[in-house]
Amino acid sequence: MLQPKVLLFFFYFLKFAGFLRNKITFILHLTKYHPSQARANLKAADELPGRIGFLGLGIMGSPMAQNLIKAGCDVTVWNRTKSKCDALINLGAKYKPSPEEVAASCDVTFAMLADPESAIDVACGKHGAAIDGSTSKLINEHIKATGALFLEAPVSGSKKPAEDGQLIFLTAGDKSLYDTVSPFLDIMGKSRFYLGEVGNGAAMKLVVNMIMGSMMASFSEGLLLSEKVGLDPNVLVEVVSQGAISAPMYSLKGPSMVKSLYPTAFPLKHQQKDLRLALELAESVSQSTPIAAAANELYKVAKSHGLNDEDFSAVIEVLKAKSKE
Ligand SMILES: NC(=O)C1=CN([C@@H]2O[C@H](COP(=O)(O)OP(=O)(O)OC[C@H]3O[C@@H](n4cnc5c(N)ncnc54)[C@H](OP(=O)(O)O)[C@@H]3O)[C@@H](O)[C@H]2O)C=CC1
Ligand SMILES: O=CC(=O)O
Repeated sequence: MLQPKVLLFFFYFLKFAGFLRNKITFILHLTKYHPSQARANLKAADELPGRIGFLGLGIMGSPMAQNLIKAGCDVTVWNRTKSKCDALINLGAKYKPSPEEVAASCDVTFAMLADPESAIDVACGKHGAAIDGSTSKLINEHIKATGALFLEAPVSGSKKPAEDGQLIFLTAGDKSLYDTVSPFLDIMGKSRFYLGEVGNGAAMKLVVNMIMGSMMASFSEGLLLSEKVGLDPNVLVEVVSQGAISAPMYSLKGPSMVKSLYPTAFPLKHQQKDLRLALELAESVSQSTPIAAAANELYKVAKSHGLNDEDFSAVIEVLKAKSKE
């Protein structure tokens, strides 16, 4: 077994850990995404960005890794389904056949994986990058004990923000690692929050996505009701977009939803996973969340209707089916 220079683990969004070589320092903190500017700045600083590992090249991971490559970083990738590495390899990424080998050959490794189970598989499996722990806090302790560093960093923002380098990072854990890797976060995102102890990043993400899941369910009800009473749902989308309840999500997804189209940006199965985890979080502190619980039921039914891999806006289909019952 290779001795990893970097141990890492990723809870259910994105986390990373790094054992950074002393000689590598990151001088520049890029505040806005601009690949060519980022590249120029890195060169101007006369600093190699170090070896970056990236595990998990799904809807989010692939464009995030791509932005790092475009910014001039030396990126090594791995994905369970190897074919998803091809586009990145063509852009200049290196490939290693296991998470363990990526972590062993890189200074900092990022992962963007589906859920807690996949993160555990990747981190703790036979060729995983880390070897212990099933929760973020346990893993943090484990990684610290090895001498490596750990930061959790779930992201807010979907496929398009990932492509545009406009994600919002919700980080928690090792502050020195946060400071060190901030330039990478600034390549992939537009803002970042440091939230203190490990667990707080995940908690923030779950609260945000709990709100989002309920918003989408409520919006779906509104679209269908408007149509049923003879209004044009496209006009509803326009009215909503101009008022106090406007949200980019409604303007972006509303027109497609009216046409019963759900091009996947945020898979419905992941929205339901986040609601489930948010409800568990709420229960752990005896917080009542009846709206989120009702929304969760709708997403569960949507999954049973085979809508797992559709965009989460496809939850409207469940309400359509109910109104035909
Ligand atoms: N899409 C979005 O809008 C956003 C998603 N997120 C979160 O980010 C994470 C990733 O999302 P997204 O990219 O959309 O998801 P995808 O479903 O597109 O990608 C999931 C990734 O996890 C990998 N994976 C799944 N199961 C395993 C396993 N058992 N072992 C190893 N690898 C596995 C997949 O590999 P393979 O290719 O082999 O299937 C793939 O690389 C999720 O937790 C999601 O909730 C956060 C913000 C926005
Ligand atoms: O997790 C999804 C998002 O849009 O953020």
